[in-house]
Amino acid sequence: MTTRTSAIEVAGLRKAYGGREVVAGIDLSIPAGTVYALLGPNGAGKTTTVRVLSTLLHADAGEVRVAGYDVRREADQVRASIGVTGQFSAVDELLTGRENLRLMADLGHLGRCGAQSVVGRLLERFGLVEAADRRVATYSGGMKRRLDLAMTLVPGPRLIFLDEPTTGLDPRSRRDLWGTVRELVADGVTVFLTTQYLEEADQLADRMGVLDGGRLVAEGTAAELKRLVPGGRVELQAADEETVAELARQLPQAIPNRGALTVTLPHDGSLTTLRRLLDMIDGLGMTDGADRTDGASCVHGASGVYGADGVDGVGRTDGIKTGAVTGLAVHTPDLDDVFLALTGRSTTDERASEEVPV
Ligand SMILES: Nc1ncnc2c1ncn2[C@@H]1O[C@H](COP(=O)(O)OP(=O)(O)OP(=O)(O)O)[C@@H](O)[C@H]1O
Repeated sequence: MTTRTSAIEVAGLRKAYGGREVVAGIDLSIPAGTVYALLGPNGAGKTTTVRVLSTLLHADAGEVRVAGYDVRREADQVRASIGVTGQFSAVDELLTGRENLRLMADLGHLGRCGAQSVVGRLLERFGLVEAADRRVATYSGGMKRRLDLAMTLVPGPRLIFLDEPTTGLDPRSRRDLWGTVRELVADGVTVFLTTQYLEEADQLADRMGVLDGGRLVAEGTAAELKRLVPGGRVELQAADEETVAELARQLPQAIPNRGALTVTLPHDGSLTTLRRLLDMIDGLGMTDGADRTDGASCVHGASGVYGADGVDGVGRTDGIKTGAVTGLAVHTPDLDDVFLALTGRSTTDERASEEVPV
């Protein structure tokens, strides 16, 4: 087992403006090579945190180490190790894409050959080869954002800060950028991302923190955060009313719906509980030795169905016959539910959904 080095270590970070604390004691520990998303409503303190971590702003208190260096005492080393893409693009619209990249390479003293090869590689990677010699003023929003990110990558940073990287982009451009971020991560780059888009965090982040009023009110993987809020459930689809009645009798806490031929059970989102439920259903059929479709795949989301072939072969004890349970859907709270529960606010973004493999 390899030990992962830490890319970002923050302890007790505080920052106030005019006596009002906007970052009120944050602790973070982010392993290298991972994606961390800082979520939060407007004014939560996300940008302030990024500015401190990227040496652009001094904290009032706290210890912050980035790429192994102290942001205050070793700011130059931190700057040499990171890339920052802010909410507002750093590209020069009067220059071409190639010229913008070349400028970054010159600032980084890459030398003529080095610059040429880096610029060429980045233009290719970001799908900007054809547009390379056009003025950036003619680029679409998505192209500008890709160029901005490409410019950040010219010096080859191992850690990048993306402050709301897809704000204002259309869904397709957003997905394209997510693809690019995933490629960077596959190359071992650490990504610290702030976003108001829950789906973005869900798609990209290994772990995320929810910031509200300058405090981290929750931290974990998307699945862990979703487990924090109640509302998860499993819905069994039955073949007929008798099965509904029998399932409701056999399974604790089951709520039958005879009209829809379903039985709903509370579910905490964990695989262990789901497995226990499946075993219970399986157990109902043990007396006549009916076979169960083992390894049935679980596909779910807001309305996904578990076991497209049916959780077949659920046999019978008292009235449950083979094949009487025809499907199983797992509903977990989405990140929007989590966000609402934790911050008292919803987001305007599309709702996120998660697939839980069994
Ligand atoms: N230079 C400043 N002077 C005074 N107040 C500031 C300054 N910069 C930020 N603030 C305030 O600090 C709070 C946190 O701002 P910050 O930009 O960090 O939030 P955010 O979570 O990034 O929000 P957004 O999503 O809107 O960018 C806000 O209330 C903001 O008005």
